[in-house]
Amino acid sequence: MLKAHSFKALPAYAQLQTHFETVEHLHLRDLFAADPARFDTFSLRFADMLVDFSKNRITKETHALLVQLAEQADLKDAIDKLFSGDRINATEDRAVLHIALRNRSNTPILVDGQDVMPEVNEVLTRMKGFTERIRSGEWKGYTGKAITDVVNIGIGGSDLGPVMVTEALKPYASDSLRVHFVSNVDGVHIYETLQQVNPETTLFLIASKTFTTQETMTNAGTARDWFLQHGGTETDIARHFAALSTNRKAVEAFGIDPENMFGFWDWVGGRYSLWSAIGLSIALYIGFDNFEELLAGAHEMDNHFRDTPFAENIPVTLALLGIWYNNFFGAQTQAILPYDQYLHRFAAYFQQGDMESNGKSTDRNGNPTDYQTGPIIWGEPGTNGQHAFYQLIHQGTKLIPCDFIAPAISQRPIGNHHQLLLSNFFAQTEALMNGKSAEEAAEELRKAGKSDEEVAFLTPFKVFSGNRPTNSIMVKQVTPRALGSLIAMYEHKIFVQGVIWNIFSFDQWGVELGKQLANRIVPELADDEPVGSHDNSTNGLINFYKHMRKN
Ligand SMILES: O=P(O)(O)OC[C@H]1O[C@H](O)[C@H](O)[C@@H](O)[C@@H]1O
Repeated sequence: MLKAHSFKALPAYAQLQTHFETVEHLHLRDLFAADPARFDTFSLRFADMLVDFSKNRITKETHALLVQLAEQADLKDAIDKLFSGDRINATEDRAVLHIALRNRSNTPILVDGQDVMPEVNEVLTRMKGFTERIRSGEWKGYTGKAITDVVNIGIGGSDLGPVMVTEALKPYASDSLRVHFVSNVDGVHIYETLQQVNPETTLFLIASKTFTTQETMTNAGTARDWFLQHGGTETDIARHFAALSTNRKAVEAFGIDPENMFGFWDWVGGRYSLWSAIGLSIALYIGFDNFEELLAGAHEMDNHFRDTPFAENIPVTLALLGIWYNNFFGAQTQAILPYDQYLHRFAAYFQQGDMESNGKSTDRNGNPTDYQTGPIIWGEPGTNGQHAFYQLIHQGTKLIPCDFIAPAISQRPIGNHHQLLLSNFFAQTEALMNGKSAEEAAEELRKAGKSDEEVAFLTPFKVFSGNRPTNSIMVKQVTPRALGSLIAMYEHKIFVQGVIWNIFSFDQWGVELGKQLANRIVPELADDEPVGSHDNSTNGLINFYKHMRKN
């Protein structure tokens, strides 16, 4: 169990509040001018990764106070508990052990006195064998042909991770195996996917921790019906359906051969499950060796996180900076901006990772928080984002801390594309930091031949206040190993913030109410009778729908 505390009663919180008043008006431009070694002071290295956090509105004192905040929140104890299988997910009475799934050192990790590693290794071994049989073509479909398409049916944590990672690591994929992902209960999603595949050569992975999720079970049923209508028989299902789940009974009830079930455990949170059997689509797509590299990269980051003093600890540093903007500057959001097209689902992945973990307003004592917790996470890959929403980041009224992420080496070196891409990556954080003063703007206009009148009119619109904070995170290349480290880095950042905010990061009660109400509405939609059991608006909407579909 994590110790509870009162976030705002931590002594460093009050000190940071006072300190904030001295920092709030400092401009990054001046901070850089005053300290030629600012980059060295505020950047961290890990393997082939560089995290430059010097373009943040902090001084050495800010950093020191933030580290104290972490210490006073007993972060050390929380990290020990995370890594030792303590039941830190108290409201679900579960341990939180995604770190065990990638524990390549294979040191024992105990839950209730029982080492979980043998089970973890056993599932990995089965995944490896299965992956190799599918990829080599040894595994045959019901007409004797090799598998060419894998359709992962899952949603939330049983979809977003595999989608993001298979997209990110496309250059490592086998040419002979395609992956598809069906998540939405909107029939359009499964329809469009089934259009692209052949039942003789398709493997469906039904990915659901609980094996009860409405969307996934509905899509899985539709896939099975389609398979049976297109030549497959009940006995052929064993060659074409596998389950990734913790719920053996429900898997069997669905009719999937237990031989084709890859299990995991209640101590794997859905949004932390890509390292488990839920990652089978990843392993099939990029090969098991590459999947192991992904695990190894995450394990390296786990070790860094567990063993590095807070001041040099990358996830801790990112978490503290986030708290600085969230709780002192009043920033509402955090942008994640990868300058790598293959990482185009990275921000979407961490929307669940972060917002489902820390979007909470009840603290660990059961009291409402009187401070802000998890930020809104959003982002698109550069340079597309630049042509969409960067206007607001540069000149809008909102403070938006941004993480810029880029590889030094492109997976697809073509002409000078990567240099152009990276020139934007470097220029954006420089522009956000420096801005452009009225004098500079006016000078530029004059040089462009504008009249005095035009200069006077246009200058205010051409001013950039700057002082907009960014982190720049560079890796050598987005290899499976580097990606594993990057994902684990953000996972631990989220954990640290949850610990300090005194909330429970590993439950998700907030997704239940909508599900409950939808289940109540489903039978009401079966006939055309008007409903009157809801509030006026909901009745009106349902009745409009019934009217429209009938006429
Ligand atoms: O894997 P499943 O049990 O099907 O759950 C899928 C998703 O369901 C809910 O939306 C939960 O809030 C998510 O955390 C979970 O990832």
